[in-house]
Amino acid sequence: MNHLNVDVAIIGAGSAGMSAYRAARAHTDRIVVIEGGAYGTTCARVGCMPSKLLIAAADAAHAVAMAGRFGVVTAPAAIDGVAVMRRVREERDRFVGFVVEAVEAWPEAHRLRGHARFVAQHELDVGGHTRVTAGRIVIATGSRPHVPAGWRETLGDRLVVNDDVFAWTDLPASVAVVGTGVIGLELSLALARLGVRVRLFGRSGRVGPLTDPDVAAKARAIVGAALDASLDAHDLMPTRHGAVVTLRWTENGTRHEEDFEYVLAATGRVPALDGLGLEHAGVPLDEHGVPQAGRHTRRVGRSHVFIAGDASDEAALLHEASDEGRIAGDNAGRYPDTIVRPRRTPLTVVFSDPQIALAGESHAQLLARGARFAAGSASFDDQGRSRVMGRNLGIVRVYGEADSGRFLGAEMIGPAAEHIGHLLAWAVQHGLTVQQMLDSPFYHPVVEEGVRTALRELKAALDLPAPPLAGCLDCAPAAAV
Ligand SMILES: Cc1cc2nc3c(=O)[nH]c(=O)nc-3n(C[C@H](O)[C@H](O)[C@H](O)COP(=O)(O)OP(=O)(O)OC[C@H]3O[C@@H](n4cnc5c(N)ncnc54)[C@H](O)[C@@H]3O)c2cc1C
Ligand SMILES: NC(=O)c1ccc[n+]([C@@H]2O[C@H](COP(=O)([O-])OP(=O)(O)OC[C@H]3O[C@@H](n4cnc5c(N)ncnc54)[C@H](O)[C@@H]3O)[C@@H](O)[C@H]2O)c1
Repeated sequence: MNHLNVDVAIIGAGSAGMSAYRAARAHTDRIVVIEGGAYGTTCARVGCMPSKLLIAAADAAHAVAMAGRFGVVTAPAAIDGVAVMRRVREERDRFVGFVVEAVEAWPEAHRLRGHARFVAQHELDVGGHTRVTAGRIVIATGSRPHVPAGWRETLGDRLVVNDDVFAWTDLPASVAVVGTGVIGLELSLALARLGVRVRLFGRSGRVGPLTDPDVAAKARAIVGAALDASLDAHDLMPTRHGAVVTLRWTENGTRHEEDFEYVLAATGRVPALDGLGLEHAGVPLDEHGVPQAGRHTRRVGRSHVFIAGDASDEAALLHEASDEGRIAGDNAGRYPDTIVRPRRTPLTVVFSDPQIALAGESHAQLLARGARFAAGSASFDDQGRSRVMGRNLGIVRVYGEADSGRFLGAEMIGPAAEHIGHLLAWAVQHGLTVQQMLDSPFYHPVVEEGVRTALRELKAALDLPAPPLAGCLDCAPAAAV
């Protein structure tokens, strides 16, 4: 058994762990990052990047399918599944290669391979071969897919999760995608556009992270029109006979049945804390067994343990994992004089088509905290530039604070949502009022003009005293143009 004594041990060399390492290293050279799996991060290997590569292929197929509406005559797109998956894997491997290179450039003494588990408050067993004694410990172990009980046993290799999809060497003929969260939406729409027979199953009628009833209703209609979807399926029961998986479910009081080649479980992700021996870490755990950290310090209680990224059961997003890693690593390095760091305004983007974006506070969050707010909305179905591009589908709803007119947040499904989401999140973070946003530049013709329509409706709904004309531009009576 080897023994190692360090100031900071980081468990997990994913996005959060890598950023924790860089921050902690500014304080100490007595540091180790422990990785039990492959280097390369979930984001690059089986998450953000390969999913966007698959979506890019689907977008190309869709552009061909839609070309006719512009008078551009093409033959029907022929999808070469082997070539599609080859590009996904090759480009993915390139991204992974850069990450692995970055980790392998760290001093060898800072890298340890093996599964880590707490054996005492300051002591970790790593793979049964090394004992690490650490002054501070950062947990950055990520998340793993949650699969409904019994499905693995029933379905065997016909049950797949996101990791498996990106290892495919060809596209399958048919897939049942279960779960209408972010992964379910992105992958089901992409696979359907690539010619795979897909049915998307949900159980609550919810679509992605949307909470605004108007936006969610529009999203349900869009998804329902884009592919076979059973968004309110009950008693979903998969069984396997040879190579065929049969799904049976109840919808609108009727029992249905359909055969597929695979079932893709996109039924959520849970913090990867199993087997970590947290009972020995001496830290408080919540009812799900997850250590609760201060959002702005990443420190668990008053302990020497910090947690960052998907492991912490907060927003499971890449930029949040990196930020949390930076805060956790810095505070582990400067411990016990930890500092409070700012966080960014929430922003979520779903790379469906049309895309979904949530910026600032969601509709549900505003209701939950009893905020006094008004809403404005605009449809993209007839919006000028969206129609020009043949992408006129969607809705945006924007929220502003009563009395102050401060912009609070937005939810949307529609064209260019990844960009509009950023614009709106930045407006929230910088504390802009709805009037200040309306007085900002809007080019013509752009999709953002749809957002302006929603902001004008919001301004009217807020019904604030009219600002003096000398102080604002987008003001009545001439603002309608
Ligand atoms: C299909 C998919 C698509 C996604 N798309 C996006 C997107 O478009 N945009 C976005 O912002 N986010 C996206 N995400 C989410 C994003 O990938 C994650 O939020 C992010 O990768 C989390 O990083 P992490 O460092 O917390 O975890 P990881 O990168 O998973 O790192 C955790 C590491 O810890 C290691 N580990 C675990 N337990 C132990 C142990 N006991 N001992 C030693 N090592 C251990 C693991 O092997 C792993 O390497 C997507 C996720 C998925 C699954
Ligand atoms: N674009 C992005 O940023 C992006 C993309 C993919 C993943 N992610 C991250 O990864 C996380 C995990 O994604 P996800 O889609 O797996 O989780 P999710 O929590 O977003 O969605 C899971 C869905 O599965 C449903 N579900 C669970 N069990 C079910 C069952 N037995 N039958 C039917 N439905 C069931 C849930 O009701 C939920 O709607 C996301 O929350 C997100 O933070 C982000």
